[in-house]
Amino acid sequence: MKVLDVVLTPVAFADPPLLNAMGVHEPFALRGVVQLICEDGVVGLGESYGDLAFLEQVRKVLPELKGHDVFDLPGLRRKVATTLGEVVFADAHGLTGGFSVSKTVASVYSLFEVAALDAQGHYLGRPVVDLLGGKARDAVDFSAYLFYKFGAHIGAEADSWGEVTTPEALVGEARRMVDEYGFRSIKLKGGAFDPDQEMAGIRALAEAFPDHPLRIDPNAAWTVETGIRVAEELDGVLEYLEDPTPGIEGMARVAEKANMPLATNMCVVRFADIEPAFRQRAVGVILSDHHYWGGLRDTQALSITAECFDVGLSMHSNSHLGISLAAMVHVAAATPHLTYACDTHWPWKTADVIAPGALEFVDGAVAVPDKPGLGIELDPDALARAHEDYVRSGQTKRDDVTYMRKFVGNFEPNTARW
Ligand SMILES: O=C([O-])[C@@H](O)[C@@H](O)[C@H](O)[C@@H](O)C(=O)[O-]
Ligand SMILES: [Mg+2]
Repeated sequence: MKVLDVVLTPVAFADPPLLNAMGVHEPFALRGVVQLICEDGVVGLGESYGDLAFLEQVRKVLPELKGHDVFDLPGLRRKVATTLGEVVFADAHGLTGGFSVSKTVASVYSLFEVAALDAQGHYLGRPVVDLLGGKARDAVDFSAYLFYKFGAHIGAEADSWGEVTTPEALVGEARRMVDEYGFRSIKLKGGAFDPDQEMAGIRALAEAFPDHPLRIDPNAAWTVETGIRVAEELDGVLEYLEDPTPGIEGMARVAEKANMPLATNMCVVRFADIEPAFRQRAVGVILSDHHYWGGLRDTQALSITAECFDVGLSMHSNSHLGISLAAMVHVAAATPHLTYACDTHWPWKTADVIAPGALEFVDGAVAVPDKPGLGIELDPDALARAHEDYVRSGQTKRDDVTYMRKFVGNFEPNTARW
């Protein structure tokens, strides 16, 4: 089944002022939506980053795809690699680790791979999960993804979540998310405040939600010594400790003293990182992310590799829409070793580009759609509105640092600050 045309639409959707080690989320999160228009009226959908520098790489590949058979995935990857050459895409926040040629190819390929798998599924009348080997589970568990946050964007009214900087407010945020979605585990995005303040937040969550496994992720905002101290003080409280400190060597030093597993989506972000990280026993859990690990099938390859070394698998999330959630659900369902509840930013957004109803949270889990392909439908009006928002936003990249400086003039990113 040949590709006749490819449509790439940059979109934006409202995002609250969520805090992290790099600063604060801007009023809009950006994404790129791709439609592979194929023979027989089949359309395959993909979604990934919306930063202009990423979209420029994606655009280079578009003309190469016309006439490509959507069942030829190795050929698709070759086309992406050949077209991009030695280009390295680097985002402005670095929250998903370092940049490389291989990660750039993997990221651009992933966008098209998901769309091709969606198209394959439509053609065959089978859900993507079946193309990935079939369901290892019927529904995929997600965790409540808590953030400290400001009450309002600059010049805007307070959002419905309000300001969250204290343990009490954090518990309130968690309560709302757990009540609305039924999440059965909780992750706190840290790295925004002093670690003692964030540990107080975790302790308050542990008291309020004694049956929910807890994780904290400061995105490498701590030194090795602080990582070790937090691991000791939160021993018995955390399910895993995510990216306490930068780099494989630093993580290995924390891991040596920590009783809980260390998890990462920053120091192991491509296959070449696996050997040094595993050799140094730096991580016990990898957060997969098909957007930069080379798509859904490479996520499964990552899973098997991790399983061989007794390393667990979880899933990372940035701000995303329904096409990405569908892809995450299909691949997680088809990956037996992915046993940790996945991350998702889903509760933080209020709009989407897909028709509602296909992806529902019940008890914190999303049932795998059983319709063909990803099992979702693009809403053309919603896509047009999201594109208008993209144009209106004036944003061309995610830049949490610069936006934070509008709140705190002399702000510097918190990498290994504490
Ligand atoms: O959206 C955020 O602020 C997160 O910090 C995100 O960018 C990270 O990549 C991610 O959630 C993580 O787990 O590191
Ligand atoms: Mg993380």
